[in-house]
Amino acid sequence: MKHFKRLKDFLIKNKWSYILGVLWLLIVDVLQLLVPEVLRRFTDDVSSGHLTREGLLRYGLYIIAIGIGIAFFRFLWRMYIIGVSRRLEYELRNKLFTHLQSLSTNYYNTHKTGDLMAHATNDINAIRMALGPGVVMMTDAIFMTAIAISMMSTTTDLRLTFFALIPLPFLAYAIGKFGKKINARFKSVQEAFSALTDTVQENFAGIRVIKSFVQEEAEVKKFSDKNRFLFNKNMTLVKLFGMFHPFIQLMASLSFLIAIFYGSTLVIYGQISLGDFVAFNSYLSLLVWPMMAIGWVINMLQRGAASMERINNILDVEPEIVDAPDAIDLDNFKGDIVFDNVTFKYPNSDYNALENFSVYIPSGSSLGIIGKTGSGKTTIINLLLRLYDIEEGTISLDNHNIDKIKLKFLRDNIGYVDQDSFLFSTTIAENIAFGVDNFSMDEVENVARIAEVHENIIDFTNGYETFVGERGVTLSGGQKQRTSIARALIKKPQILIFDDSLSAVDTDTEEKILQGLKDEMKNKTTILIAHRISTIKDCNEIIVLDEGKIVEKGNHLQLLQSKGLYYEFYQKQLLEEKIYNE
Ligand SMILES: Nc1ncnc2c1ncn2[C@@H]1O[C@H](COP(=O)(O)OP(=O)(O)OP(=O)(O)O)[C@@H](O)[C@H]1O
Repeated sequence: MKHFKRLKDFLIKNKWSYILGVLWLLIVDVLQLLVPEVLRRFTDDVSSGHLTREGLLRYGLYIIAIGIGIAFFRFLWRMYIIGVSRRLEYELRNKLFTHLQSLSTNYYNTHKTGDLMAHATNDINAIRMALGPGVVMMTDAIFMTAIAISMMSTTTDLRLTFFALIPLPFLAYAIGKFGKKINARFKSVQEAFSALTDTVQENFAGIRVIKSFVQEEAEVKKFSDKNRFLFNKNMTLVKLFGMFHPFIQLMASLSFLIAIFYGSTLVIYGQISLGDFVAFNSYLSLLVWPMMAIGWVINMLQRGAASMERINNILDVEPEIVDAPDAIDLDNFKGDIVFDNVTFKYPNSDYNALENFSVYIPSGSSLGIIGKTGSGKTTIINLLLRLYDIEEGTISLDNHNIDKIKLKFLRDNIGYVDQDSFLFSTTIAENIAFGVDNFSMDEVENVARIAEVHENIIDFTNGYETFVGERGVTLSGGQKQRTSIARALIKKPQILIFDDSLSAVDTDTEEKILQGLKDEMKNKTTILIAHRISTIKDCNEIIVLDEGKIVEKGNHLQLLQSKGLYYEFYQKQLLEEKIYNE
């Protein structure tokens, strides 16, 4: 139960919902327990010939009144207890999502989306069940059992009660045992389900690759194998339930068998009345449910505790990258960037992605970065954005180490156009304005013009209100890149970073975008990463990376003259252009 400690505040805050809910529930129980008493008197009146027409009416009214009372208070307890458990689910899900948002990039490199989705759905559901229906069942089980047994033994017959109840503890024990098995099988069903979710999700994300490699059949087979695995796991659960229900009925009917045989003997010998006998059986049927509930509730609480433990394990993960206690916002931020002797290895990697990397990018200047794939270009940006922290060397902005600058300030001041140009399933306007709270359509259109995407957007029927992605228009690679450029520009950041962001546009459009950006880049620091010389040739400084190290440095002309790797890239591209134009 220690796992539920985290919910202490919630439980205290909502204690009245629980207390009142349990109170309504107890009222329902008491009303239910009145029914056997009514039956007892009614039967006795019938068997002794005392039942009059008014008596019959009275008993009928009692039953109706009890029924209405039960319905009313049952509604109330559901609203209170089930309501509070739904609130818990809501708050816990929000808490989990907020926490997951705060975790560092590296967490997502090592955890599967399918698993996280399973936590957000199945585990939270199990916790809700434990603290909603679980509480109801527990209260019911304890209260109903105590009252029903004491009523049976005091108002009817102690020995009859004793004998009739013999099978019930076995029933509770067996349900507990079954429950453990059910839990274990349920867990493997959930694991199989989360593996299936993962496959489906990846499959849809990569549908174009699958189609272009004609892998539909292979994917269907993979899916069908995982689906069969899930089916088999579900069938083991079905089998267990199949045995479970008849077993419970058998055990419960044993109690009735004893009650009928022994009870009727007592009636025949006049030790109890017929009414007592009817009331006794009615109490007994009220008892079967709490006995079952005891077994279930133990399982439900165990399952809830296991889920709570898993959620706690996530909530206990400290975000790796947080503000230092003395972190500050910078005044009059200019955007001077210095990398000083930075060596960096990704977690779980065994080679350096950057080695002794030093560069100075003065405010207002531009740096071009070129290098083979995997040479460490994006890594430089990951470190500047503090998506990963470094252990060797320093990175500073305006002479302040970035780990002493508030993360929000740091990232707010960097306009980053990522390599994938990821867009959300919302309108183009909202995608462009993603990083700003207040914006006007004029601003949106202005940055879209600079990014050379405005003309494309207004050609869509719904213009800037066009939905992108799953629910709308699929943008071309180049349109996506330009939309993400606009998204970075609207923030008006002091530092602009384009990570291979012009690769999907033709050289003419690239030229236009770079021309348009010139004004934007004035007084700002710009980093342009590219595979194409044309993108970076006008940069104030260009560095050539190879295996995490700077191998050449200079401006376009200097680099051509030194006839190194940069010159090689240049020659290759000239050749490619020649072949393309022929
Ligand atoms: N999250 C990660 N964990 C481990 N290794 C990584 C991770 N990200 C990148 N790497 C490795 O670090 C090296 C540098 O990667 P980086 O993404 O910086 O290259 P790049 O020059 O930007 O390549 P490209 O031009 O293909 O985008 C590569 O060898 C890559 O495999």
